[in-house]
Amino acid sequence: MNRIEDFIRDIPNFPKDGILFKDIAPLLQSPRGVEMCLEELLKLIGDQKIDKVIGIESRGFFFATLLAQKLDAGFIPVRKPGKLPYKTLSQSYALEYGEDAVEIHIDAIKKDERILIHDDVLATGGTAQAVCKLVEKLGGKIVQCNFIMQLSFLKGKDKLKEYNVKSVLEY
Ligand SMILES: O=P(O)(O)OC[C@H]1O[C@H](OP(=O)(O)OP(=O)(O)O)[C@H](O)[C@@H]1O
Ligand SMILES: Nc1ncnc2[nH]cnc12
Repeated sequence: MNRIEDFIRDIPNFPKDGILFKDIAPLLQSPRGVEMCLEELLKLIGDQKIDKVIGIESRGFFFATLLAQKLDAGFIPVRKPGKLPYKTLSQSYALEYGEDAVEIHIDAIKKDERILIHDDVLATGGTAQAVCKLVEKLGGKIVQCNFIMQLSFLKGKDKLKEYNVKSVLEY
């Protein structure tokens, strides 16, 4: 188990028939796997200055908090509807397997702050696109959208054409 991809488990037909689910649970169980993945994510950012890192609920939270700490940046959770306690902005979107919405606290970002958006998987890109809209409505500048993996056949990058999109792995 020397490569990050060795720690990603394929689960067929989850959460719906026909979906091949990319499970990061084995990666999270391995301190070495987490260390390798964090190093690779940091390489994608290089020396760009980041003020805040957004983690997308729920599997985006794990590495987004680690990235924020390493980058000396704040962490911002973007959550599913009804979970954040303060005033929120909301944006709905279509998923590979359904429909959902994301929310952010209205005071999470100050104008022109440099934002890194992180999630585990870029699939159709609907989630990340909705998060980009929230960030821009609050006046943030999106420096990069980064992911552990992108599922290229779902063409998520096409929805994020105007942004700097990077991932550690591509399927
Ligand atoms: O690119 P998209 O097609 O929008 O899909 C990607 C999103 O789907 C998954 O989250 P999910 O909604 O399954 O939530 P979870 O992280 O809470 O399991 C994944 O973690 C991304 O957030
Ligand atoms: N196939 C997939 N595996 C893991 N997370 C996902 N999010 C959307 N599609 C996914």
